[in-house]
Amino acid sequence: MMEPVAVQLNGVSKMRKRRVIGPIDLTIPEGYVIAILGHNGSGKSTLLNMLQQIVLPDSGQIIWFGEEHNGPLPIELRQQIGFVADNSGLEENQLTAEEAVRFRAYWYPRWDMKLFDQLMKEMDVPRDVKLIKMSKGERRKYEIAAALAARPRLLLLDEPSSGLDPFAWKVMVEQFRNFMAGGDTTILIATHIADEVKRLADYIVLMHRGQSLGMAEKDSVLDQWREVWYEGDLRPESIPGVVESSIDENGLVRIITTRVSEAQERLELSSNQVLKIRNLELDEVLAFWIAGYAPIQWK
Ligand SMILES: Nc1ncnc2c1ncn2[C@@H]1O[C@H](COP(=O)(O)OP(=O)(O)OP(=O)(O)O)[C@@H](O)[C@H]1O
Repeated sequence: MMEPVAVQLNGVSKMRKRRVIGPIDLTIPEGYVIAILGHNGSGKSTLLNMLQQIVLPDSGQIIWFGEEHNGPLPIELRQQIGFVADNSGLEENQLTAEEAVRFRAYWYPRWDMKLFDQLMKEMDVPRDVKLIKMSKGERRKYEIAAALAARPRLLLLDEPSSGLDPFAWKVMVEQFRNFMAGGDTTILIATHIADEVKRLADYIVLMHRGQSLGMAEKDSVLDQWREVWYEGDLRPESIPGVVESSIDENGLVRIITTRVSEAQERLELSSNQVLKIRNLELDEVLAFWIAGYAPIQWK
């Protein structure tokens, strides 16, 4: 079945001094949360910036909701794209939250003041302090509340958890979930902390050294990988889906497999005893993905 597409990238690339970003081919489905994961400098911010044409690609094609644009985006489209940058902009620094959102309410046709009020209250952000005087975390909460209140069709968040304490981030994740339940927004979250988006993301895009290693469904990614310990004489190489193995001094064998049910079957058939099975953490899976063991990809 064809799902509606929010953004499509075809061979998009950008030359940077130290590395080339791309060419990136990606199809972002509409109405989901997509985590863009990757180490520092892997190209996440550049990708988000190209999605708003703040950074113009050197080559390739980007299509937003079926429209192609080369160069700055038209106002009607910019009004549908929300962005929270890694560093807050300067324009609103001297304003209080109260004052700043009056401008935003004017600029965004779908502005939802009720939602803004509710988010600010729930996250306990002061409204009468100049934005420049806010703590890093308060400022970040304001930026995210204001981005959500614009009710964008596409929301781009660059390291949204930075500056937030773990509790605040947990509250924020709940807010994102509530928000997603009520609409058709597509959210792209760029982060290097896999754990933080684990509960939030529907899909994962992995960036590495400027390249996109593809996009996969989070649940299926986590589902494929298991660490298994067994006792017996079966050689790890003969077990389905094994990507890593070791044997300790007592003869206990540890394998990591992407095909756990077949592996288990094989072990049982040859009377080897499985002692323990563990799911891999997301960042462990990402390390294997980077090493070339790509999961089954979306599309
Ligand atoms: N404005 C710029 N001019 C020149 N090079 C840049 C610019 N912005 C980024 N780069 C380079 O492009 C590469 C990708 O950077 P980018 O900021 O997109 O990565 P990132 O994944 O967002 O990293 P981080 O997690 O550190 O924010 C890096 O090598 C960086 O040095």
